[in-house]
Amino acid sequence: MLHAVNLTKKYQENLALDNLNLVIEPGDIYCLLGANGAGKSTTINLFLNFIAPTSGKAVIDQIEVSKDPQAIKKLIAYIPENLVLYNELSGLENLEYFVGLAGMKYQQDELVSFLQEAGLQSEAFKKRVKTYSKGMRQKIGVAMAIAKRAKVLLLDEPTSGLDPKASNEFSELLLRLSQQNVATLMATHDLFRAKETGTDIGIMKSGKLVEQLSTEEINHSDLEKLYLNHMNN
Ligand SMILES: Nc1ncnc2c1ncn2[C@@H]1O[C@H](COP(=O)(O)OP(=O)(O)OP(=O)(O)O)[C@@H](O)[C@H]1O
Repeated sequence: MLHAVNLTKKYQENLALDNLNLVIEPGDIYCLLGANGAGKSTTINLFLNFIAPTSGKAVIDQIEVSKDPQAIKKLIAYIPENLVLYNELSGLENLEYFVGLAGMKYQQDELVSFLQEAGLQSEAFKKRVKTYSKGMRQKIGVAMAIAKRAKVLLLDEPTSGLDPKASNEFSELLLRLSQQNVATLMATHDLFRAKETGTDIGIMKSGKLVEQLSTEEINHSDLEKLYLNHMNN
């Protein structure tokens, strides 16, 4: 579903992403780990077509991202670290607005069912988003992905700053979407969640993917050792 083919991004002399090759299948939850500046956001931003590759290509559902960004937009949902929502509108109104922007129209009861599916408590649906916790805001992002029937979820540190319960709830939502065959690519610093929730892990260093493994192959402690080993060498 997601392919990076010799994907490279250079800023002047800085190789932010160096010849990345990656395959993410429907249902996979691929977690990108790596220190600050390793190239995780660059990878996500290339799949989002926020930036153009210097060479190579990002491909989603067999469409090269930079060649047909409009088609790609329909396939993907993006949840950044801090989702931009209208604070004066309710969660339900935000969902209606953004889903409308994406060219879809739903009845109120359908929008409500998306919020329910995303795990937002019903008392919050009509409250202004400015009263929401970060975890609740992220659930609006998940509801948008559900409403869009996105095939691909791109996440850039979506759980940073979430408390463990909210983070756990978010992981459960990702697992549910994975069961519906959504392919997820997530940049994260959370080794624990990556191991718990991810199907695959990629460790990045200085723009290079230096390690790829299935989460089934490794336990928490060995993953931490492997990660630190890469960071220290
Ligand atoms: N717009 C830009 N202009 C110049 N250099 C950039 C730009 N965006 C990113 N970089 C550089 O590209 C490299 C990779 O950055 P990137 O943001 O992808 O790292 P990251 O792994 O997401 O880090 P973090 O964990 O801090 O989010 C870094 O050296 C960064 O300074």
